Amino acid sequence: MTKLSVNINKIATLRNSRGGNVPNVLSTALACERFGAEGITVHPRPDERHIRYQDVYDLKAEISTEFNIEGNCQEQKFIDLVLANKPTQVTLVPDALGQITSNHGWDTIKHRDYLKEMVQLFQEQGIRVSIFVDPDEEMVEAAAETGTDRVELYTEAYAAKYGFDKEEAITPYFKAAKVAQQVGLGLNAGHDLDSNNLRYFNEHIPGLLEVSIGHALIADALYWGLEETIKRYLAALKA
Ligand SMILES: CC(=O)[C@@H](O)[C@H](O)COP(=O)(O)O
Ligand SMILES: NCC(=O)COP(=O)(O)O
Repeated sequence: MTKLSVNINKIATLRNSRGGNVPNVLSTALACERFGAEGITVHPRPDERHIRYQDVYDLKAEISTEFNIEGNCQEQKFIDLVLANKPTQVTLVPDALGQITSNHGWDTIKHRDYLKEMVQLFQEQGIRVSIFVDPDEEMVEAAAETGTDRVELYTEAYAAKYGFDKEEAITPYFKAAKVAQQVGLGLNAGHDLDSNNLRYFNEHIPGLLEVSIGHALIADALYWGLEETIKRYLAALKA
């Protein structure tokens, strides 16, 4: 069964736009859990434009589902934050400074030795590690050599193509998922998944363990409310 981890970055974006504490990031995370979310994801960035480092400590103290912290381990501040909070999972994402959002996965061939070191550092503290990768069979295969527990497939390309040709859109993801199974890696996915494209993705990707969804889910909640939105996303995953 695929788990739904709700990414609450966008709640923090809205809060930060006024400088106060509305909407409250922690209360929203707890509401997501009450409404059935099986995990909470945050992706703190060095400029703290949405999730702030303090949010991570506040969330860690209160949430009871799987906590997933995503970010760039090339930033020492990120490493320190993750080690101090010991989330269920850290997802390593190769973001450039000032990037609007994540736009590519790790090159696990070029950076294999570095990633191996990072994976070991987090695993030694009991933190599950996932590496963000493009849906590329070679990248998935090389990820296994780092010792990572999982990979997260970057689904932007799938989401962009889904409306035109869903079979073509899913093909590289299906192939990457098969390789993950062959090399014994757990499989996550995320980025631009939404209420239209999620069910098809889940039905066609073998071994999918977790999706992390933020932007579209929070936008849908404006119309449907958070409880109903989470219910619909869960239904797409459990069907
Ligand atoms: C790794 C990934 O795909 C997500 O974490 C996404 O990048 C969300 O980050 P932003 O909310 O900063 O766009
Ligand atoms: N790992 C992907 C994620 O956390 C959320 O991405 P998005 O749904 O905000 O595009």
